[in-house]
Amino acid sequence: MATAAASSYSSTQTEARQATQAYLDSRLTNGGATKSSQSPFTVPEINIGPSFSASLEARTRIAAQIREACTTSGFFHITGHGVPEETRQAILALAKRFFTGVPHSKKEALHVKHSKYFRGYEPADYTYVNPGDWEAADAAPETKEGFNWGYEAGLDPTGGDGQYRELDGEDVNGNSWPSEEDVPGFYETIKAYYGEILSLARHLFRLFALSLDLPEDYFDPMTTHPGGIARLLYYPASTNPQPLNPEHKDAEIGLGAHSDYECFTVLLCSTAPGLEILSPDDKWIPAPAVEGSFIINVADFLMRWTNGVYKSTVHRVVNRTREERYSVPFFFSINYDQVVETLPSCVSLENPSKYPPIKAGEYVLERLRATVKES
Ligand SMILES: O=C(O)CCC(=O)C(=O)O
Ligand SMILES: [Fe+2]
Repeated sequence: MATAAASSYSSTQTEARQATQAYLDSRLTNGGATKSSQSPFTVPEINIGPSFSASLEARTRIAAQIREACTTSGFFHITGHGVPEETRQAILALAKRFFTGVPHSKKEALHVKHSKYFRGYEPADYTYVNPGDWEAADAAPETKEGFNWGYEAGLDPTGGDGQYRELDGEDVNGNSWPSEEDVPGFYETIKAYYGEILSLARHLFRLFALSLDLPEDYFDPMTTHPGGIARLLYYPASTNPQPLNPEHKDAEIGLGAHSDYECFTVLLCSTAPGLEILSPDDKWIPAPAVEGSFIINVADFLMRWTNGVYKSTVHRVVNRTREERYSVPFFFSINYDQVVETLPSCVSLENPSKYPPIKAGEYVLERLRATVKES
């Protein structure tokens, strides 16, 4: 396979940490890596409904829209995705029930500090997605709370291929769940939602393959037991809502400025706005609301894999409302044991590969480790 290069693989963990922090810093200090882009900043809405048809021509047309979004803002909305509204509402309602209804002691028992894969409950002010933030004297604590879980075969509508390994290659199930007694219906609600989103992500990835001038099934063998961390997130209502600040620092920050780590993210949000995206000319742009949509954004691993052709764009969350905000991001990765080198359609004599081969799980694990102060 063109992307497998196990023999030439070398550990690039330090490189991953340094390169991503440098990228983030460059975007946040007015020397933005994508600053020269002339494209107007938009978060387009793409109706992917026709991509479920048998017409390759229809799928190729949607793929072209995806390419346009991925090479400019790195963000787009999808509608026509086929995920039932009741499944979407059920997971948001579960998030509300978990964060506001479950006693603190029960949540603490599931604390991510007990998990080497960062699974479980994350209280406010525990992780910082922008590692630079906790070193800054004027750092604002992150107000979000989270509950994190990852892929397991029982959540995969295909049943998986039995080959799933954790981020570090271990043959274990890294997830931990609240008991049925403490949060009735928790696992079933997660399973229904996760199954829908995993299938949607695999479908989208076929469109991504077309969008990159690759055969439509190019990624399929790499997503048979894929990494797929997901989170329930809770952003408390603001007690002192402030309008969007054109400067980068805000007194109250839900989730600090960051780019995501994996291939792409499928994001579901409750009604309160809050997601803000850094435009190429260094302005925070509130993500537009599109009813019934998911927001899709390119993440760093795919940016790297595409040699920088697809943009992983910096974003953050600030709840500027008196309404609680909930969201459910799903971070789609390929099989964690897969080593990749730059996609063949993204290298040329003029644009040679900028990146050495890398193993998916190790890259993601290193990025996760970098978010905890104590590490
Ligand atoms: O909550 C949101 O809207 C975005 C969450 C996010 O960016 C993340 O978890 O990486
Ligand atoms: Fe994110």
